[in-house]
Amino acid sequence: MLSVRGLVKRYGDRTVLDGIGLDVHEHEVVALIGSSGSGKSTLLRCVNLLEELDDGQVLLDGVDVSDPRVDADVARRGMGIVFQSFNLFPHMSVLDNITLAPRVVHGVPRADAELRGRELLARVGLADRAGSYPEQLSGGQQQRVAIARALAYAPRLLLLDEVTSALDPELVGEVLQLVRELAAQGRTILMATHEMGFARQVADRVVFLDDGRLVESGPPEQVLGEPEQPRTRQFLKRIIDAGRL
Ligand SMILES: Nc1ncnc2c1ncn2[C@@H]1O[C@H](COP(=O)(O)OP(=O)(O)OP(=O)(O)O)[C@@H](O)[C@H]1O
Repeated sequence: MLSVRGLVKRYGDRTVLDGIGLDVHEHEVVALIGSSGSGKSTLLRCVNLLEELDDGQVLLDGVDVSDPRVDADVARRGMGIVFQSFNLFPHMSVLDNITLAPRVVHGVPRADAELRGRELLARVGLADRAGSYPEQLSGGQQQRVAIARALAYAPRLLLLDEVTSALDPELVGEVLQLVRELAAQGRTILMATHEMGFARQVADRVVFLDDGRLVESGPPEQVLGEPEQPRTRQFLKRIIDAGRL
């Protein structure tokens, strides 16, 4: 479904992604792991066409959506993205947060957008919070709203960027449980995560990035259990030493 080919991204003279090639198949859950600064978020932002590529391509269902002639807004409708810091509009109700883009950007009538918005809120376990404002919700609830918002266009691909990093530890579980449910429903997910245990449980494939390069990719039991590459082993040693595997 998603095919990233030879992706290069630079900031100034710093190469942040250096020739990334990655395929994500329909119904697959792929976890991106790697040290802070290895390029995980940048890769998700490039896939979502939030960044200009310096080289390479992003293909969605065989269509080169990174081609400048393709309307990025249309291409983006096939993908939902959730950021680590929720990015909800503080002055809008939960329901308005979810329905804003469908209504304003895509002209969906308010009644239809709200019907769909309420369905999505029910799906993330927040049916009774449609009229609440973000500040009235816990971080975990806000992140579940952000996930509902990302599902608004029934995206074929869900991009999750460290969706639990900004949460208090006791709120991490509820968001991971929601991601687990989405994975069990057969959604196609590409997610950056620091939660190794979660990656091991939920991902079909784990991809290790180091300094902008894709070093190793394979089933979680291989990459996290018997890594082939020395750099993956070093990374995992640090994780194990920190007690986070
Ligand atoms: N807008 C930007 N301008 C300049 N440099 C950037 C920008 N965004 C990211 N970078 C740099 O690109 C590199 C990769 O960053 P990125 O956020 O993709 O890493 P990451 O693996 O997601 O890290 P983390 O796990 O801490 O979120 C870092 O060195 C970062 O400082």
